Amino acid sequence: MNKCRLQMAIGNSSRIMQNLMLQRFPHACFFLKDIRRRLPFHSLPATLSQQVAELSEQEHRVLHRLYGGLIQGQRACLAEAITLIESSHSRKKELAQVLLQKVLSYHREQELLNNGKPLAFRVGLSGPPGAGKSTFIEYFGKMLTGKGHHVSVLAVDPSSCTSGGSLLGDKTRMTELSRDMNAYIRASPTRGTLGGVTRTTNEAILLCEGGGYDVVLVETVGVGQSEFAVADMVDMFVLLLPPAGGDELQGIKRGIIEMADLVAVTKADGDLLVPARRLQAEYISAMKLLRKRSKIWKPQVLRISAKNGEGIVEIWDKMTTFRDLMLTSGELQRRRSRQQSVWMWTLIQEKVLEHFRNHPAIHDQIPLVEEKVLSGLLSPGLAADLLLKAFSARD
Ligand SMILES: Nc1nc2c(ncn2[C@@H]2O[C@H](COP(=O)(O)OP(=O)(O)OP(=O)(O)O)[C@@H](O)[C@H]2O)c(=O)[nH]1
Repeated sequence: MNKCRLQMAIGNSSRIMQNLMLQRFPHACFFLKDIRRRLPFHSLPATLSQQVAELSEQEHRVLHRLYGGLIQGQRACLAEAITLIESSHSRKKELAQVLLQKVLSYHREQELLNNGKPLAFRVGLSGPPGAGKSTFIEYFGKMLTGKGHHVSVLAVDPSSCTSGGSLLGDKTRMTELSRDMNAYIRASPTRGTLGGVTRTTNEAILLCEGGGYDVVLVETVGVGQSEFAVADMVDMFVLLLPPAGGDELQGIKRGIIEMADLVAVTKADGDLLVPARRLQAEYISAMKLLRKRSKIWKPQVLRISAKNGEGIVEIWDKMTTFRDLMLTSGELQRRRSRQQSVWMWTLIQEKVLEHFRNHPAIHDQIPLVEEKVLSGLLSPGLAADLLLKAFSARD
């Protein structure tokens, strides 16, 4: 394709992107005008090579060392690379994107060598606090490394976004698995918005895969929006439910049960075996009534115990059956492609909103308008219109 045709193609695709954006966010025309003025769409592919060209000698060395170490499976380099993508420093963020792009190219090459099959299986695990997630992951992870797998565990902590506290990170978790040389455990950053955590977790998944981990477990506590975000990052989403029932399960949203490809009732041992069986039966009936997420997979409900090992081999068997079915039907690849698009729109949404909130034309107005909405003096619709008009009329 010659340069002129390539530019036309890029121009067309960027127009499609702009139309899509306008359909999703009608007010986005203000931002698009702004973005167009600053960065013509046809210049997008040039920005990465420009970023590479602008790197200092020392930055080139850092990238080279991290990339080399990462793909050779050095855990220290993986840890440093994840720290880089979590950085809020703007230069480091740019460096992280260059590294990620290199890892993505490496990925594509490896996937081609693997007959187009994904390098790793991404599994999301969610459940209420105390469901037995970390005990299960420790047991399950050890079983997988025993079978020769390389397992990484990324823990997404939703509480860190809202309260600054931590549901997952404070206590020592998975001590044995963290000593296993074929496992890598990492908590998500403890600052920032859910969108930010989504971004870094998605990027950390890619880095783990680049580092040779063929099973990536993404764990989250099912008490916020984070489980929905995690369900949109993984190939398979597993919900862990404790048999105690009652209050613990009150917080479980119907929406998240619909996202589950597999439900595992935990602690199915000793005195808890009977309630575990009861909960399993309840969920088997309940799940028949839910909307199906996949054309070829019927969500299943299992019982597991990380104390006596019941159901742990079976759950892995179910997971691999799911993966193979999804792969041969092409559903897994379609799920991943859709997730890429969701991920991109989540980031755009967050960036556009940040740009809007911080713009000097309206930054000081926001608290005043918000106060009027809270006291009932202004309707939310009118308030939004006023702020958007002030934004569009800037300079
Ligand atoms: N009997 C029994 N107890 C278990 C089992 N798995 C976990 N537990 C117990 O349940 C409690 C909570 O387990 P965790 O693994 O910390 O649960 P979690 O979901 O990771 O909890 P958070 O970290 O608070 O989100 C602990 O006291 C465990 O010992 C199990 O298979 N059987």
